[in-house]
Amino acid sequence: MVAVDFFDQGSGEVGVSEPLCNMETAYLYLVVLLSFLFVLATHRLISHRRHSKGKLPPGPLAVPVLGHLHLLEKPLHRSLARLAKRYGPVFSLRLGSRDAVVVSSADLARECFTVHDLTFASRPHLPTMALMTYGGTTIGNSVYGPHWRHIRRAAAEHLLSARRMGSMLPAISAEVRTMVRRMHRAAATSGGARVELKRRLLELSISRHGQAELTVQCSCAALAVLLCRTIDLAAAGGKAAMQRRFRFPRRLDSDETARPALSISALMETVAQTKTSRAADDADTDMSPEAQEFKESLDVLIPLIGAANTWDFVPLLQRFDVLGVKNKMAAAVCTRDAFFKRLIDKERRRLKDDDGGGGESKKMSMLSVLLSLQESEPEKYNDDIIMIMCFSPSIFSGGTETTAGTSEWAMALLLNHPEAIKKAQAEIDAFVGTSRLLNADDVPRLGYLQGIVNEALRLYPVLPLLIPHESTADCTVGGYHIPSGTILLVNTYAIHRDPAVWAHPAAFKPERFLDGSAKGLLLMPFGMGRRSCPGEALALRTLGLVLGTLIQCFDWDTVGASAAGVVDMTEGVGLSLPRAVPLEAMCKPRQVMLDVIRKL
Ligand code: HEM
Repeated sequence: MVAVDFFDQGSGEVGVSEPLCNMETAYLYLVVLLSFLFVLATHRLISHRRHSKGKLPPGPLAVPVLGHLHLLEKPLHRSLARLAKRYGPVFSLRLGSRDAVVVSSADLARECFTVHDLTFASRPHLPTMALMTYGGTTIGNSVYGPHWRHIRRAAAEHLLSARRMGSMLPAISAEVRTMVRRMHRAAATSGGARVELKRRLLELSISRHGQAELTVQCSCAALAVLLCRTIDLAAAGGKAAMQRRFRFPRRLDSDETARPALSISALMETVAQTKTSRAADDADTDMSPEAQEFKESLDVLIPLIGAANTWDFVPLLQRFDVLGVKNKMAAAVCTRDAFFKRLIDKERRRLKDDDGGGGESKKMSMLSVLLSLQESEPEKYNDDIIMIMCFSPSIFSGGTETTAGTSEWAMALLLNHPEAIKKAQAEIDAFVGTSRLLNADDVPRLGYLQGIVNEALRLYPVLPLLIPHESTADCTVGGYHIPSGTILLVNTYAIHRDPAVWAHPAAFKPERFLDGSAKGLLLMPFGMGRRSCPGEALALRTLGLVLGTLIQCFDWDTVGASAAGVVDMTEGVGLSLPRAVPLEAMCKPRQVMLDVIRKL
């Protein structure tokens, strides 16, 4: 028998006889090796079984547990485009425990959203999303079925209809005028103002659509981490990125006083009219108690998001709540929902008190539209549905981040192409003149301006991978078998820059949409098929109005390090295609527009 002195009493150090130590180490290695081979063999066997149903799209070799998560890099759409070059326009990935397929060609995207539109009409169920989005019941996250059809139809009819859009446009124009007025005021003292475009635009779009950053956080956070490459990235980098991404903008132009709560305050007005009186110009400066409470709930929720959704792809982690994030998130969601419920009750009381007298204000509030529907169809529009629709994380996500993001990219492109600004100004001067401000009805007549918008959406589609779809039946794409339950990612970024389809794909050429060279080519920044963006018409009108007004009223120039005339176009991290560095620019009111601007 070998004597093993595990604890040397004299020295107090652990001691193990050498031959045994070597044997144990060898044994340990053997066990690890055998376990690894066993997992690999099982994994292969499962893959092979799937193969037997049909030929799966090609893809890289997966490792157990992580699948291909370790291969994905930031920004994800670029990383997937690189993989597409290697494995083709349709390839498979294993994202932790989930199978995914990535489509990167116009033809195959068309095939997915025409022939197989119904098959891919669902969304993957992700635990984090479920927690944040009322069990995954909001429009953008809901699985395909009667519930999604109901809320999508209701939103299209009552919140995003042409009639409703008509009543939103004056409000949007008013916000644009306010923005121009402030920028002019800032520029007046020094002959030009340095502005951070995204902050301006985000304020604008949030106040316009009356929805919160909450929208963006939930949809995109889960997606981002869904596709984040490692657990580490999600827990640390992902979290930091999320915090950067979804924090309300606090950086201020030098000329302004702090208004961090401006957008929330304005959103509250659109959703529920929480302020009893608005003094026209200064209405944004003071927050209602409701807006304040909402802001506080966001402040708690936002930092938790990035850390939480690693569970989505590694089910083992769902069993543990190592840092207590899940519990904290559940508590924050509870607080948020209790607040929403109180808000609905308050609005209901306000409407009752207002009955007969406040017709106009009734029409303005989104909550009131839904509460009046509840009166006629209480079953269809119960409080839960109202909450889902009004505060849906996705219904107006486009309305905030996407519209502001697209405008920011468009302005960056324009700053790098001053000749395009001149052309657009000439077009606006010719069609609109210099005696009034451009309005939403002018936009359809301004071809070059629309070319700018389209080109910005082509080069920088703010949801470059759309929102993930999921197949609900087996189907065949590009000749490959796609099993039911597969996540579908469509890389619009790669599709819009495919050199086999687009001439000079990386070049900014608004003219291509005027000279017919883009005719028939697939441009799908809003997706395609039944899950495509219901806010497309509103977004296009808004983008035209916002960019058109900025171009009409101001001359633009680059600032600081980019004064040589080149704006850095590096993409940041996040699934809604942020810029790496927020765009700053110098604006100077155009002489020919001064009279109009002064009267705003
Ligand atoms: C530049 C602006 C916008 C862009 C680029 C954009 C893009 C998109 C994209 C790519 C999708 C996913 C489509 C898919 O998965 O196939 C989407 C979904 C959605 N968008 Fe937008 N969007 C914008 C503005 C808006 C606006 C203004 C609204 C509402 C006011 C809106 C509301 C929605 C909703 C509710 C969904 C989910 C649809 C569903 O799952 O049924 N979006 N958007």
